[in-house]
Amino acid sequence: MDKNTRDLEPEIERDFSQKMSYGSYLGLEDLLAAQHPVSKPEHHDEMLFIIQHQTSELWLKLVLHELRAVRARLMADDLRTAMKGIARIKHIQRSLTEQWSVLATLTPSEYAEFRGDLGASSGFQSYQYRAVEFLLGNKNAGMIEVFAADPQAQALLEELLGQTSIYDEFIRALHRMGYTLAPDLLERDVTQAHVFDESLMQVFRHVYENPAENWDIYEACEELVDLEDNFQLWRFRHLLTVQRTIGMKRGTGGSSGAGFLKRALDLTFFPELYAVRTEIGQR
Ligand code: HEM
Ligand SMILES: N[C@@H](CC(=O)c1ccccc1NC=O)C(=O)O
Repeated sequence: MDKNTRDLEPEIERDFSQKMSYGSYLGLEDLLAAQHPVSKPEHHDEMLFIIQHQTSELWLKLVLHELRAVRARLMADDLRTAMKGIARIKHIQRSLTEQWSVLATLTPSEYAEFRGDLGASSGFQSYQYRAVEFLLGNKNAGMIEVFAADPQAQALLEELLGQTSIYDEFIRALHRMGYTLAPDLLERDVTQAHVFDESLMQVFRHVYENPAENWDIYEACEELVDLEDNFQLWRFRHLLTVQRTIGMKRGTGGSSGAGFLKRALDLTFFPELYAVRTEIGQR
């Protein structure tokens, strides 16, 4: 190799006038033209702010795609392939949580220079984030109100509100496998958030006290705990980023800010899987 320069092999494709290229396959023309800073004069750090959110939304799109597949596989009693989907989601979550460190390079002084330009817009209006919460079982019809001006987002959330979550489907699969569960749980109103159920906790107690005989369920339970754990880590890193960037200021979306986000840490998707830890080995 001369001059630290790599020769292009003659067979390398060069003419894409009639062929699909990298950029056309990936829709890069649209993707890379979708950053529209609103600050005037344009603030250098607004690009970071926009791209951090856009990449998060892209990953959330994939999480939703995978969660829908996980739900379908649970409905078909295919626990093993459902867990494959959850394994992928866990990696995406780690990547999303890691990504907070990039935004943490935005100082409070820098953010204050363009925060006013964001108006009333806020992550609170992320319909994909809300869709993920719904698919995991934390339903809240009130959250849909902010999408009144976005019929497509509203329709998606209304649809998910009326459908079972992945946790509902896991519970129904357990029932089909012969585990005893309260009828109230199996026929619950799926438009409401899942709340703690004693019969489910007793099933998990049996599983956790006899892992060898219930191995697939035991493994699936631990995968779900990982998923919730990762979700809470994302929420916590968001809270920490908010505290270091805007302190105790109110949010642009109208909430009290850090206090409101702190209360999200008390929400739980799979309460029985945490409660069972207190019970194991206790008589
Ligand atoms: C400097 C960076 C950020 C600040 C200061 C911030 C601040 C806030 C605040 C104060 C809220 C509460 C709602 C409100 O009144 O506005 C909120 C909600 C939210 N933000 Fe952010 N945020 C930041 C970055 C992000 C990023 C990068 C995402 C990724 C998509 C995000 C997603 C969300 C979501 C999903 C909510 C709703 C949370 C819930 O309902 O519990 N935020 N944010
Ligand atoms: N709620 C933030 C603003 C904010 O972070 C934001 C603004 C527009 C689009 C997404 C955002 N991200 C998370 O809330 C604030 O109060 O500063």
